[in-house]
Amino acid sequence: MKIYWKYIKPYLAAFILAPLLMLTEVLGEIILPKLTSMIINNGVAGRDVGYIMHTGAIMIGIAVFMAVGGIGGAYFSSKASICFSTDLRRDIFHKVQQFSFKNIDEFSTGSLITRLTNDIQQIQNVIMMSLRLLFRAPGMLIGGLIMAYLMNSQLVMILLVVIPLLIIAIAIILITAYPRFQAMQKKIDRLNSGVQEALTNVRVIKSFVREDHEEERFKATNRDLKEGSLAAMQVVVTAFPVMILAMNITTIAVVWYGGNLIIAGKMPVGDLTAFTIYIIQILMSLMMLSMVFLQASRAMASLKRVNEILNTEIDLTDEEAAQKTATVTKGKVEFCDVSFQYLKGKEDMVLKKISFTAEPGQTIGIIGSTGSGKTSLVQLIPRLYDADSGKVMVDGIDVKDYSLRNLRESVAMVLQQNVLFSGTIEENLLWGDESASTEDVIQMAESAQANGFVTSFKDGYQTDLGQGGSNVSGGQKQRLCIARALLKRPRILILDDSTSAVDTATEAKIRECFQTTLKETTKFIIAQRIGSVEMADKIIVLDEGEIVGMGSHENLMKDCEAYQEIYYSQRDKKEEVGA
Ligand SMILES: Nc1ncnc2c1ncn2[C@@H]1O[C@H](COP(=O)(O)OP(=O)(O)OP(=O)(O)O)[C@@H](O)[C@H]1O
Repeated sequence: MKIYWKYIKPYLAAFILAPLLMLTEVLGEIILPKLTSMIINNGVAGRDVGYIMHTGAIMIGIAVFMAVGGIGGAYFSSKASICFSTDLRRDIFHKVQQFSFKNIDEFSTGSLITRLTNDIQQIQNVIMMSLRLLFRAPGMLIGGLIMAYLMNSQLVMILLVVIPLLIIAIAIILITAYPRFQAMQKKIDRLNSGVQEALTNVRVIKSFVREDHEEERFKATNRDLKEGSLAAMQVVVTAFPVMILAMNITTIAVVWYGGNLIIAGKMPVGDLTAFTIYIIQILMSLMMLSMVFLQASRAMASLKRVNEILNTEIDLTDEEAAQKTATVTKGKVEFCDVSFQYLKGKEDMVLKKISFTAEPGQTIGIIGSTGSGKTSLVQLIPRLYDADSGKVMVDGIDVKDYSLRNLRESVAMVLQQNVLFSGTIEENLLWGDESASTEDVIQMAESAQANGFVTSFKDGYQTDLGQGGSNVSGGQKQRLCIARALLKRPRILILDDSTSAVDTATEAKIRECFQTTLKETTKFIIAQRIGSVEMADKIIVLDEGEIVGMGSHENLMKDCEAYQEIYYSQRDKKEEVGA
C-alpha cells in the first residue's frame, strides 16, 4: 500500500470528494421511501392533493440534489482512478526502461504489455467502482436497516435469516473467483506474447509457409483464454442471479408477512411499500458490495502482477559507482581475468578468465565459432551485463564505477539484430545525436556507405522507414545502424557482426572510412569472415568462452591453430565457389 500512496496523494481531493458526494445518493435513498409512505398513508388515504403536491415537490428537490451529488461523485471517482492509473503506467514504463538485460530476460514482452495495459485497467476499474460505492453501499445498508427497523422491528427479522446466507454465498463466490482470475490474466499474457511474436515475425512465418501452424497455435491459446475467461465469468454470472433470488424471496416473505399485519390492522399500507423498498435497497447494497469484492478479487490478481514489476530489483545500477562524474576520454579497454555466466551458478562459465588490453584508437577483431562468447564479451564493456569475477576497465576505471549514462554515452554498439524505428531516416540517425547538423548526418552516412542509397530514394533522408526498417534491405539497414552509431561520436565503437549483410567491397570502404572518421575511437569488430578483421591491430580468437589466440593476423597465422582452421575453411569455401 505504501508504494501506492504517491499515486493517491496528488489527487487526494478527488479521492475524498468522490465517496463523500456519493453520500448524497444515500441520503436521498433513505428519505425518499419514507416520503413515499407518507404520501400513501396521509395524502392518498386522506385524499389530500395539497399534501401530495407538497411532499412530491420535496421529493423532486431531493432527487435533483441526489443527481448533482451523483454526477459529482462519478466525475471525481473517474478523475481519481484515471489519474492514478496514468501515473502508475508511467512509472512502470519507466521501471521497465531501467531494467537490465538480465531483468528483461525474466519477463516476456507479451507479459509486460498485458501488465502495462490490461492489468492496470483492472486496477483502475476497481478504484473507480470502490470510490463510488465505498460509502454508498454501506451507507445504504445501514441507513436502510435503521429505517426498516424503525418502521417495523418484527419484519426486519426476516433479514437476519437472509443476510448471513447471502454473505456465505458471496464468500464462496469470491474464494472461487480469485484463482480463476489469476489464471485468466496468465492466459492473456500468453495470448499477447504469441500475437506479438507472430506479428513481429510475420515475414519469417510467410517465408517458411508456417501460416497454418501459427494459426493453429493462435487458435489454441485463444481457446485456452476463452476457457479461462468462461471459467472466471461462470463465477461472476452466478453472483448476480443468487442475489436476485435472495431479493425476490425476501420481498415475497415481506409482502406475505406484512400483508398479514395490514389485514390485522397492525401496519399502514404505505409503510409496507416503503419497507419493501428499504429491503430491496439493503439487498442491492449487498449486491453492490459483492460486485466491488468480485472486481477487487480480479484487480488483486492484477495488482500482484504489477507489484512484481515495481518490486523487481534492478540488478545493474550505478548507485554505488565511485566515480559518477568520470567520463570516458580516451577509450582504453582492459579485461582483467574476467569470467561471466548468464544463469548464475547453473551453467558453465560463458566467458572464462578473459584478459586483454585495447589501446585507444586500436581496432580489435573478435572471431570464433557461434556460441563461443563474442557477443557476451563485448556486452560487458557498456555494462549491459556485469562480470561475475575479474574487472572490465575503461580508461583505467572499473566500468562499475562510472555512472551508467556517462559510460554508455561514450560507447556505441551496433547490435547483431539491428533495429530501426518508424519515422524518417533522418529521425532514426539523429538517435545517435539529437543535436547533429545535417552536414554531420550526411558525413556519417557517407562513412557508413549509406549516403549513396539514401540519396537515391525519392525523399532522401526524409524517407519514411516502415516498422523496424522493413522497407530497406538487410545490408542498407546495417549501414543505417552503423551511421546512427557513428553520429554518437563514441570513444568506443562495437560492431557485433553488423556488416554480415554488406558486400565485401562496401565493407572494406566502411573500414577505410573508420581510419579517417574514427581515428581515435577504439573499435571492436566481431565478425564471421576473416576478411573483416584481418587488418585489426589485435585479433582475439575465442573458443568456448576462452581466448585461444590473440595477436595480429600474421602472428595468428603462424601460431594459432584455431585461427588457421577458420582461415583455411573460409579460403577453401571461396575456392569451391570460385571453381
Ligand atoms: N541472454 C542469454 N541468456 C542465457 N544464455 C545466453 C544468453 N545469450 C547468450 N547465451 C549463451 O551464451 C553463450 C555465448 O553466446 P554469445 O551470444 O556470446 O555467442 P557468440 O559467440 O556471440 O555467438 P554468435 O556468433 O552465434 O553470435 C551461448 O552458449 C548462448 O547460448
